[in-house]
Amino acid sequence: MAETFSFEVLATDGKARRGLVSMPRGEIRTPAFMPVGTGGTVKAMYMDQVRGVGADIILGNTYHLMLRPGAERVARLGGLHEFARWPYPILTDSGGFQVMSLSKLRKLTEQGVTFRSHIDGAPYEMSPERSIEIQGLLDSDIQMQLDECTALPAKPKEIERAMELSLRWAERCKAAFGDQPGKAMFGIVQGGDSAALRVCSAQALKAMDLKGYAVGGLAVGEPQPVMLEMLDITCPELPADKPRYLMGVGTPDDILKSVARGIDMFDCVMPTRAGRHGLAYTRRGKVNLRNARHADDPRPLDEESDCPAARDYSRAYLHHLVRSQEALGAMLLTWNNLSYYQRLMQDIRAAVEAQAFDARAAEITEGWARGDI
Ligand SMILES: O=c1nc[nH]c2cc3[nH]c(NCCN4CCCCC4)nc3cc12
Repeated sequence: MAETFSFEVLATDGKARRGLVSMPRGEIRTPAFMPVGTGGTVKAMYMDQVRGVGADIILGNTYHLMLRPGAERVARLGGLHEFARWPYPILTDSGGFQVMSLSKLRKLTEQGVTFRSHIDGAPYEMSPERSIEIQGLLDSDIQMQLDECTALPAKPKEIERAMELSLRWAERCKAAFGDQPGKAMFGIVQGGDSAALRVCSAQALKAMDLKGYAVGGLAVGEPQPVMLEMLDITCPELPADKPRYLMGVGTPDDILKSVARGIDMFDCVMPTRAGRHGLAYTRRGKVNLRNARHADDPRPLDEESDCPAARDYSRAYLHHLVRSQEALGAMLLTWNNLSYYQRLMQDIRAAVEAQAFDARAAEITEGWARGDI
């Protein structure tokens, strides 16, 4: 394995890139999808299964882990990889987004954010320096800067204020992170739905010469065309030789369209959350196993899949488990969904290598529309 963090673009097809991130804990094949492991667990999955479906990296959340079980406790127990038995790379979000979406009584100042835990109401404060300290205590491999994500729609002045604050916080996070060759700290581009502010944010972060760049402030309720337009504007401003990570995205369709615009890394709760709600992603579209029409259907979700959850269980059985709220229902559908997402990423990587991305993306999209699945 690599001693230091590095990224290499192996092939391109238009703006789509096939790359490889190399780190001491392992390699990340890009475009990559990161299963979300919020509290140090990818819900309803064993970590062996997460690895088995092809994930190279998972995401953890600073906000959740600092509240419970506590960053210092995780450090005393050997760090998040040891704690959760996931020896491969982990990326941690910095907490700001979760503070603003989950916590109570939060207050944001130049210094950082103060808030009360959504679990027990205990008071906390998180500065850029403390967020990096917590991510270090977790022994996170890729650490995100603390930022302010503006909810859309928002006034241009408000978007500008948050974008400029996030740039100042990026500088402070870079200083706090220091020089850790085997790890990386990524900046986060903000700027809402303003082209000018997005360019300003991306150019300022590029000048900081960071190891990777996330596009934040999206997937916050804006229509897909707005998100894609912001990618058209932002990606060309980012260094071509550094990874680009679109935070919180997305559906399979979002991922195809974002890879086409130059994005390398993704994370989303969709496949895991949908699995717990009885929804299966398949090559032929989504299947809601709660629906009574599956009650007598002996077919598996996908007889051609190499995932046992997709290949070996009837829809009738999955429907029964979901309707009975059996734990195995969430387990099998989460397994199926993560397997589908990783298979999609492998498909995408191969298509870019073969210079056939657009054609393959069209075939995948047609598969979803094939109807009665
Ligand atoms: O600007 C961001 N900075 C730090 N972390 C973020 C995380 C994000 N997650 C999302 N969107 C999540 C959308 N997701 C879709 C499935 C249902 C739950 C919400 N946008 C984000 C922006 C940011």
